Amino acid sequence: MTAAPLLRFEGETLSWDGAAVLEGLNLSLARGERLVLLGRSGSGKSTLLNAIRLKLEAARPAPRLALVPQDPGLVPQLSVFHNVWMGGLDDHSAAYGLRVLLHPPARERARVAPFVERVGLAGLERRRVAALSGGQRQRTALARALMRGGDALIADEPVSAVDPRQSGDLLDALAQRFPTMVLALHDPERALAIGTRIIGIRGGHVTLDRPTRDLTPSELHALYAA
Ligand SMILES: Nc1ncnc2c1ncn2[C@@H]1O[C@H](COP(=O)(O)OP(=O)(O)OP(=O)(O)O)[C@@H](O)[C@H]1O
Repeated sequence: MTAAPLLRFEGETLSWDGAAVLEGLNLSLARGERLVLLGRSGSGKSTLLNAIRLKLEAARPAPRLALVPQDPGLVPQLSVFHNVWMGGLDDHSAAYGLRVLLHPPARERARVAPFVERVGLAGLERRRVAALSGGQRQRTALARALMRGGDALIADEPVSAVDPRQSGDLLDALAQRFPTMVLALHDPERALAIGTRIIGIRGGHVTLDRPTRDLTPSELHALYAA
């Protein structure tokens, strides 16, 4: 018997303000899949990620989710340590959160350290996010997701601001931490390396839904053809 999917869309239309972005959507997600969404800018990847997040949040029991939105929503006035620690904020009382904000105990610094190190930001824990480069900010958001952990990760272009050498390593770190992932990416080669299945979006429809093992880069590049 195969396990029930984590979510399923059956002939649904996703819209903003009454305007359809994706029509006739049929899609399911199983535990253990690494789904990568590909498509041109504006094709609807973020819209689909958002709909997937809403379905997972509505599931009972709801899986524990970690999110890396396109705009990562870091707190610029706070340190890398604090932003990463906040990945687990809802595991603690508000009083404890306030204590960590004011005087981080050594044990909390020690909990955060491996994740900061994994994304290559060791030594920058005390720096304010406002004083980081774009790529360093993105890596802070990834460390926050790694700190949170959970059943599934939803990430919107999570490595768009880091160099190609780092991006493969960071995606590997995410894959090691999260059993199930849904990622929007811009790079077909990266998608083939990290995904178990590719969803291609074009012209308001899912035009490709296949396991990565029988896909070639040129089939994926066709999603971007004018
Ligand atoms: N909050 C919103 N309100 C209204 N329309 C939206 C909103 N977000 C996205 N859209 C529209 O939905 C369509 C798909 O946008 P979406 O952000 O999902 O694309 P995308 O594939 O993620 O693009 P990109 O690669 O540039 O991030 C676009 O036409 C966009 O203008």
